[in-house]
Amino acid sequence: MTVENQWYKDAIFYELQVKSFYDSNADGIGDFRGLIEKLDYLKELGVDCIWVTPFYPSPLKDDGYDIADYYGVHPDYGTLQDTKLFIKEAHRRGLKVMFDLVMNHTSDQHAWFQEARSDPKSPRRNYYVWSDDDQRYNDARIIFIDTERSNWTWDPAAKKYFWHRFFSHQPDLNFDNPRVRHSMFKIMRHWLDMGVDGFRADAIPYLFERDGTNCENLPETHAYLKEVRGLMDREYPGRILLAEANQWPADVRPYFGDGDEFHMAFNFPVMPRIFMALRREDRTPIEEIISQLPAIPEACQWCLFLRNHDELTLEMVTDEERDYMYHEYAKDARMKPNLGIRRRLAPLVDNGRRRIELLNSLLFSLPGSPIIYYGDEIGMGDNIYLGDRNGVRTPMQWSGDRNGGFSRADAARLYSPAIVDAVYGYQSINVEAQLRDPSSLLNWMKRLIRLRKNYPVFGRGDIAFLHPENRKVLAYIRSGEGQTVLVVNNLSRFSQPVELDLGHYNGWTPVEIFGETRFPPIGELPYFLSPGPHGFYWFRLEPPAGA
Ligand SMILES: OC[C@H]1O[C@H](O[C@H]2O[C@H](CO)[C@@H](O)[C@H](O)[C@H]2O)[C@H](O)[C@@H](O)[C@@H]1O
Ligand SMILES: [Ca+2]
Repeated sequence: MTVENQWYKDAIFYELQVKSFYDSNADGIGDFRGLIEKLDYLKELGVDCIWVTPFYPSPLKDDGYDIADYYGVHPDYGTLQDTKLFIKEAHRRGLKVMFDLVMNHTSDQHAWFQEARSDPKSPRRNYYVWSDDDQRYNDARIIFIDTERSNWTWDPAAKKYFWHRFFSHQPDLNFDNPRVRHSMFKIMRHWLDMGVDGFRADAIPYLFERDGTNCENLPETHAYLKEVRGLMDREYPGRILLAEANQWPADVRPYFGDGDEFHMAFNFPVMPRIFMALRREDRTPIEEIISQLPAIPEACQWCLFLRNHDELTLEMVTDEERDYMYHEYAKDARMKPNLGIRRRLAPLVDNGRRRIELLNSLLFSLPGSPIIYYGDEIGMGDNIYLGDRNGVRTPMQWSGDRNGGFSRADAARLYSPAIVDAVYGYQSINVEAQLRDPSSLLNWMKRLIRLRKNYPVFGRGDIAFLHPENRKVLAYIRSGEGQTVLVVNNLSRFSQPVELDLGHYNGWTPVEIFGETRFPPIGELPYFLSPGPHGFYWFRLEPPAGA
């Protein structure tokens, strides 16, 4: 991919669900027409690419990740025409769009599965993975441990067991079948022809199964994903693939291949360690995990996130680390689905404004492209009393009006109750109010986004950690693209003294980026700073004149 086409390296991503964003026709459910009405908001926020979670026809037993028809649009959300118009309107504003590509499984309501189970002679039978017993592949872990006891479920119509890595209503597709592999290519072309700029590829480690393995990250899976990438490069250059591979660093790395597999991959290992470091007030978890990340090909990029539509997953941590995270961040048992914590960003840090800003400083300055989960830019809350992961999928809070300005429907008709509690309710937390308040989180986020855009080094540069004695301070130099930026994060709730060894930059001047404030030049002695509680600095380092 040419350098001009590497737009994803500088982009700021924004994840949203159509149903949660804005309801244009007062039926209580967000829709594509509503999303179009809010594109100016996203443009103004400053994001570059919108990732839209599944909106396809579905029984919605896994919020659309259980697809019943890959080619359509769930009628609640609009029509294909609306979706096309959404892409067109996003593009008109210079915004890119990514859709979810759920390759691993379908809904059991998909016509393929219905045919497969009822007719052994149907060509669809071999679209799924069947067995006479439930003993094959028993080294494969169960992912949804709260609801599933086995990765096999008995189907009384087929009189066989079928294989599923997720819910038992989500049968896995059989990627050993060439027809399945080609069906996926056809589905991709359908949306790419409509103009979508890329796919967030769901649950990709699980495409193939092999005896005697854990059925994750298999060579066959990588070989197929390279074919997927080949199609993109040949037929749709400039469009991208983002991998959702919730794996340890050594197992995520192969999803970049030699630059011939995914353009991007979510950085699952870094995410929980950011929260761990914050709570421990110790930089070690972040430094350790980033140092363990293998180098990735030049054209590839990490996608950094703090929160998303799922639980804050704790699959990629040790048992001890998970216990710590539960103890610190999930005091109530209702916050703990499967191996994770179902909470939004603001409640995770007790609505602490400084901590939210610090987390965003890390999100926007560590290597990779950041993604914001809808509503986190205004500090929305969650509802731990809703089932599954629905507590972090409540209606976007636009104003203090009825239903938070999300819908004109009666409150009882909304797809989900809006947040109404005293701290996070839409009466206090909403876009309209925050736009009017110059010191709001939303306005601060906009400034952060704008600043980041002036510094391509954040998306493209190298990182070198400084190792000050005070471990409560995480400091690093980002360099590249002709820029050098020093980032200093105080993970502690108290002011901290820190001495930085900046000998290499003797004579350079740090300029604090938010205020364009010139600090004293760096000399031979360690550079002394005292960031306030959860405070951080981003300094542009300017070489001496004539250097
Ligand atoms: O389609 C099934 C699921 O696929 C994604 O799941 C990912 O999230 C899980 C946690 O909720 C995680 O444990 C797993 O490793 C991931 O593949 C999707 O994001 C989910 O919403 C969906 O249920
Ligand atoms: Ca609607």
